[in-house]
Amino acid sequence: MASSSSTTTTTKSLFSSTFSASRSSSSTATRTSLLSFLRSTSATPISQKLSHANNSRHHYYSVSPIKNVLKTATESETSLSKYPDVDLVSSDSKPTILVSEKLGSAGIELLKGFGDVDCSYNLSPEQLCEKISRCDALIVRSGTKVTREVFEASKGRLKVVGRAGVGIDNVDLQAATEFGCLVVNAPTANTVAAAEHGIALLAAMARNVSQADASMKSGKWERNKYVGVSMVGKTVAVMGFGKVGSEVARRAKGLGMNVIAHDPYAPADRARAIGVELVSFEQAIATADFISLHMPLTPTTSKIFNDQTFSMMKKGVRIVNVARGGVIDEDALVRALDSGIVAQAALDVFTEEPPQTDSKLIQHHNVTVTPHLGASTKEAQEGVAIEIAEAVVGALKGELSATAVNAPMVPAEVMSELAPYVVLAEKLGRLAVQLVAGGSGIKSIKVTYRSARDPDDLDTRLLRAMITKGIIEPISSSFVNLVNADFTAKQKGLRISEERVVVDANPEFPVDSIQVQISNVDSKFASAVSENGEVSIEGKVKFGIPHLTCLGSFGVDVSLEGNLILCRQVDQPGMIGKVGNILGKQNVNVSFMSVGRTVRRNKAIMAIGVDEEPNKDTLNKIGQVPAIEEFVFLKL
Ligand SMILES: NC(=O)c1ccc[n+]([C@@H]2O[C@H](COP(=O)([O-])OP(=O)(O)OC[C@H]3O[C@@H](n4cnc5c(N)ncnc54)[C@H](O)[C@@H]3O)[C@@H](O)[C@H]2O)c1
Ligand SMILES: O=C(O)[C@H](O)COP(=O)(O)O
Repeated sequence: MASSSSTTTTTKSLFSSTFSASRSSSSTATRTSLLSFLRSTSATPISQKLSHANNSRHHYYSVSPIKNVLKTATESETSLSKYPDVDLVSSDSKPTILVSEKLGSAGIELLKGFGDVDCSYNLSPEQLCEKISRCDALIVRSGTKVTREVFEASKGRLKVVGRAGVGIDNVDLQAATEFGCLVVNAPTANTVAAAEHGIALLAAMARNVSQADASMKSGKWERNKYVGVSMVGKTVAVMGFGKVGSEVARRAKGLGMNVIAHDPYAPADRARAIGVELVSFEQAIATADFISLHMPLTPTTSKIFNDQTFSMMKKGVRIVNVARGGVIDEDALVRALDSGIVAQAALDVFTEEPPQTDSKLIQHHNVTVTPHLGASTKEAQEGVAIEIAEAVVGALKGELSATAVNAPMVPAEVMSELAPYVVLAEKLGRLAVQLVAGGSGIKSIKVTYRSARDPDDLDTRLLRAMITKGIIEPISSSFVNLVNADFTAKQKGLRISEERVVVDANPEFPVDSIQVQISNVDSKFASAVSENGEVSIEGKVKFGIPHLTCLGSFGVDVSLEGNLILCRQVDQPGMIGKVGNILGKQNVNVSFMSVGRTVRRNKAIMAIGVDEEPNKDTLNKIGQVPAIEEFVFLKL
C-alpha cells in the first residue's frame, strides 16, 4: 500500500539548518547543471519588469563544462540582447569582488587568487551603489548597510554578499532573496573573541575599570569612589544561549558565578552539559544580578529591553551588551540607569553606529562603552576573513554554501545522492511547461515524489526549486535559482504543492520517480493530458540519466537529452522509418526513438530525440504524415 504526505509550498521558507558543499556530485553532467542552477541568478525581483541584463553572461569560470552549461541558458542569452547599455563582463574576465570594510590579509590573498579584488573602505551609500553594478561579490562587516537600493543598483550582477562576521542585520535579506543574490556569513570565527569581550566588559564594569582609569588620567586618586562589586556567587542571566552565549556561560562559571540562561530555541541538553539552567525570560531578568545579551537583532528582539522589562529587573542589576544595540531601547536604559534600577551598563553595540557623541547613554557615568570591538582580535579577524573568503569563492564557483543565510543548506551526502534527480526535476519542469498551450495561465502545479523511503527522509527543496526553474525560465525573462525559486513562484502566482508517496521500489535510491502535473490548462499535445484532465508527465533516473517515463496516460521511455519530438499516431508498422527519413533528409541527427502505447494497434506515442533543432519545413512534413494525429517539438 502506498502512503503519502503532502505539503503546499508557495510560501514555505527555503532555509534551514546545516550544510556542506556539493563537490561530490556523481557525474559531470550533473555537476555542471547544479552549478548553472546556483549561478543563474535573478537580474530583477520578479515584482518589477526586467529592465536590465542578468549575470548569466559572466563566463569567467575556467572549467569548460560550466561554460557549456551557461551556453544552454538560451533564454538568458536572448534577453540579454535587449539591454545593450549594461556593462557585461567578457567571457575571459575574472569576477570582481568589492571589499567595503577592512578584512584580514589572509582572506584578501585568498580572494585575489580567484578574482579582481577592490578594497574600497568608507564608501558613502551613493558610492557603494555606483560601484556595485561592476561587482560580482561584496564583502562587508557590520559597518556597511546593504540595502535594497544596493541590489537594485547592482542590476543583477551581484551574486553573493559575504558578511565577515555573524550578524546579518545590516543586509536586506528580503531584497537579496528577491534578486537571487546569495548571502553568506562567517558564523564561527569570532565567537570566542565576542565571548571574551563580554567577560572583559562584565569584569571592567563590576570593578569600574574604565571610570577609574579616566579619573586617574585626569590626575585624581579616588580609591573610595570606585569600590566595585564581586562576581563570585552572583547570578548572571545569559540572554541568547547560542555560540557566544554558551562561551560566555562557560567563562562565567569559571569565575564562580551562578549561570542561568534564556533562549526559546536552545536545546536543554546543551545547557545541561555546561551546567546552566534554562529559564523563562521573566525569570531570567527578575533574578539576575548581571544580564549578558547574546541574541540576534530580529523583529522579536528589537527593543526587548524597554521600560516595562527594565521595571521587572532586580534593582541594581548590571547589563552587558555585546550582541546588537537595537535589542535595547536606549532611552529607556538611560531612564533605568537614572532611577537606579540598572546600576551599570557595559555596551559594545549601539542602535546607531557610531552613536551621537553627545548621547546621554554614552556619556552616562555608570556606562562603560567600546566601539563595537567584540570581534576585533587579530585571531578572530584572520579567522572571519578566511571563513568568508572561502564562502564567497565557493558561491562564485556555484557551490552550495555551508553558511548560506538565504538558501537551503543541504548536507553534502544528501546533495550527492540527489544530484541526478535535480537534473531530472529541471527537465521535467521545462517539458511540462512546453506542453501547455499558449494563453493558458498556469496557476497550480502538483509534484509527486515516489520513493521507497520514508517521506520525512526526502528533502525536496532542491528538487522543487529546480522544477520551478524549469517551469518559469522557458516562459519568462526571469532567472530562477536556489535563492529566489520559492519567491519567484509566489510572485508569479504559481501554487506548487508537493506530495511524497511511498512505493515498493529500490530503497537504495532516494527517489523512484517524479511526476509533474499542471491543472486547469489546455495542452498543445492532447496526449499529455491525463484521465483527470491535467498535463501530466513523469520521469525517473536510469543509470544516472534522466528519463521521461510517462506522458498523460502513455508509458514511454525516453532519455531526456538533446531535443524531443513527440508524435501521437495510429499504432501501425513503418512509422519510425517515415519520420526518420524526413529528419535524415534535413541532416537532423536522431539520438533515439521510443514508442509507447496504451492498447496494441490503437494509439501510440513516438518520442524521437534529436541533436539539432529541425526547421519549420521539416516539422511540417512530420505533421503531414497521414497516421500522425498530433506532434510537438520540445526543447530540453
Ligand atoms: N559585538 C560583536 O562584535 C559581536 C561579535 C559576534 C557576535 N555578535 C552578536 O552576538 C549575537 C550572538 O551571536 P552568536 O554567534 O552567538 O549567534 P547564535 O545564532 O549562535 O546565537 C544566537 C542565539 O540567540 C537565540 N535567540 C533568538 N531569539 C531569541 C530571543 N528572543 N530570546 C533569547 N534568545 C534568542 C537563538 O536561539 C540563538 O541560540 C548576534 O547578535 C551577533 O551579531 C556581536
Ligand atoms: O556580528 C558580528 O559578527 C559582530 O558584530 C562583528 O561585527 P564586525 O565584523 O563589524 O566587527
